[in-house]
Amino acid sequence: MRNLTLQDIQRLPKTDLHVHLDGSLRIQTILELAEEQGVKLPGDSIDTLRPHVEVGDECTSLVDYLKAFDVTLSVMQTYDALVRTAYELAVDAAAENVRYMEVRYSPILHQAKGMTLHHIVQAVLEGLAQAEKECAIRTGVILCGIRHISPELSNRLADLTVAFKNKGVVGFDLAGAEEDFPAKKHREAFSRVLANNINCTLHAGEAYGPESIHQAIHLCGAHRIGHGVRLIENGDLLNYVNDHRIPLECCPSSNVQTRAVQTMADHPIRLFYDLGLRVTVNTDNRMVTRTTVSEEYLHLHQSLGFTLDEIKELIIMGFKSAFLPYAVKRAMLADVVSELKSFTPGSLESKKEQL
Ligand SMILES: O=c1[nH]cnc2c1ncn2[C@@H]1O[C@H](CO)[C@@H](O)[C@H]1O
Ligand SMILES: [Zn+2]
Repeated sequence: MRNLTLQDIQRLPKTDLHVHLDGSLRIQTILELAEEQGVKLPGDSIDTLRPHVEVGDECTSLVDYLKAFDVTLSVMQTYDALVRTAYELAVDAAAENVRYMEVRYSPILHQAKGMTLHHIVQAVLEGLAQAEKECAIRTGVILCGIRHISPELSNRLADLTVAFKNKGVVGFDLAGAEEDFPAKKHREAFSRVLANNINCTLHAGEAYGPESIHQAIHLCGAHRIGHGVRLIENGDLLNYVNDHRIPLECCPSSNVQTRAVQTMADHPIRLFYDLGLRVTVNTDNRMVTRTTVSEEYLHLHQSLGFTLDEIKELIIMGFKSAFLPYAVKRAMLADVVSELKSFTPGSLESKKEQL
């Protein structure tokens, strides 16, 4: 079979279950928001700002990667900025046929100008709802506790997640610097969320070893794992994750940048897939990593030999792993499966010519 092109992959229906709002802005929007708000940026044009908000190849670690968020967060402290950035993220994702997206962020990081946590959640829901009206995309929100801030703030974010249950917030996460900040310190937050029958996922096994994944699953009750690349170091835990069908939210390019893996060709997603694990393909941060869901699939095709049929299977695993009510998910999955069955690669133009 001939090689897939980016355009082929863009035409496929897809999910993005792991995408941070504050890492997925348009650079031009950051410039405009800074101008409106009188915020000083480290660059005043797309070219001069780019090195401060895209990590590129020089990134050395997760902690280094996270520096870009200081810039993005400086312009994300108003209601309107959150509406706009959430709206634009969903519009951009819909443009590459992402049909279902779960957007994550930590409301606690948007309080510098005094917005209340409730307003911060409402603003993002408003922006996403606007995009849903205009585009063929459905969205949900995941709120993040931050490992390197405090467990007490995670508890407040857990309570906020509970307050917005069935109102657009579909899950709770733990993000931030992983090494030296164990998930077990945030157990209380997860027990509050779980006690309210809400889904949770944790970043784990990205910048720390399998113990981190073990804590996420067994102490915090993770229903999915963000990244999980270092699961490869513990076969016993890997079998458990496989047996319990715990989805991994893989973000291949981000993992190369944070040095969780050396190169794309070394990414364990190939092994995980071959062993039957439920793996999903995600962007992590569309701007900071400078990627799209389609480009992530293209990397898997080109560097790890994923065929079209395998990509279709990854796509189905993405929809299966959504934090959606089962009946809704089943209906969405039925539509996607029939669309995938009739999909053939090749541009629409060349198909018209063949007729
Ligand atoms: O790959 C990642 N690993 C861990 N934390 C991350 C990653 N990407 C972003 N954030 C963190 O999550 C916060 C809320 O969206 C961001 O502000 C950033 O600190
Ligand atoms: Zn992430």
